[in-house]
Amino acid sequence: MPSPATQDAVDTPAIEFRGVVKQFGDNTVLDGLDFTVAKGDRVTLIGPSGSGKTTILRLLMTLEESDGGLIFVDGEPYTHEMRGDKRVARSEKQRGLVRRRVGMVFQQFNLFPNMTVLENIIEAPIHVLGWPKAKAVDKAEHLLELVGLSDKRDARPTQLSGGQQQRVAIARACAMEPDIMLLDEVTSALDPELVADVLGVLRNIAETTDITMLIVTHEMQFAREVSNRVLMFDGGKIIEEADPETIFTSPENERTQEFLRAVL
Ligand SMILES: Nc1ncnc2c1ncn2[C@@H]1O[C@H](COP(=O)(O)OP(=O)(O)OP(=O)(O)O)[C@@H](O)[C@H]1O
Repeated sequence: MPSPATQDAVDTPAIEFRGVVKQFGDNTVLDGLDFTVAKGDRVTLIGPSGSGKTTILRLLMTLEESDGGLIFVDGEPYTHEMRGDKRVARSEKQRGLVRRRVGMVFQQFNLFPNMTVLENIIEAPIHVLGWPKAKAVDKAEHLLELVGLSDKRDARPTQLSGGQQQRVAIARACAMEPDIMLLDEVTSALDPELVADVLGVLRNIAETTDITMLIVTHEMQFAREVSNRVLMFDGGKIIEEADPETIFTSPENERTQEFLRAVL
């Protein structure tokens, strides 16, 4: 039996949105959004274009600032906290400590073009986490093996295919040993024949680590293969959630049915 303290740690969600509001001018994209992602879950957000999926990931990377509500990571308030009944912004230092636990992989890889593959991976562990170079290189070599690119460690990103670059970007995100990995349309810029390799790497990470994944994708195959829970998002709200099998074979909500008819 876990002790009560351990049980608490297990039960604390990796991510919690509590009444989160996000507006762009007059456009209220999230209007009091509540949802949680349990530790170790691999959750895919699906839904129509413009429904606010990417905005959720950008809030979690502090690339956008919320206008209301609270976001928690591992139970800790992230960008804002309540002091009495006042919602106040947390300091850059406090945010930075939480952000460190969150890694992100983007559609456009975003590798440093003037660095080798290895240098791309060791940069943040050395400069952000303060690791000695030897430790960062060890970790990077292990990760390159995991993503099947050990022979490319001294190559430049421009010498790699899109799929290989994306696998380097995944290794780079993993090098920071994040608790949470955010994946935003990571296969969208890839030729179809390269998608399978990237999916394979992510499935492998999902199966062999307890990293929490929050995935935004238009590829339903991705949702099926990598995630264990799917949230259908529409108009800034979650309108249905289920395991992939259930949501893809027997969705209940009419909007989900309509959306899936259009994309499957
Ligand atoms: N920086 C911004 N400035 C103004 N409006 C924005 C900005 N970013 C997003 N929006 C708007 O917020 C809404 C939600 O966008 P978001 O990218 O989160 O949707 P999405 O569900 O990820 O869409 P897609 O599936 O097309 O990527 C859209 O109406 C979009 O136009």
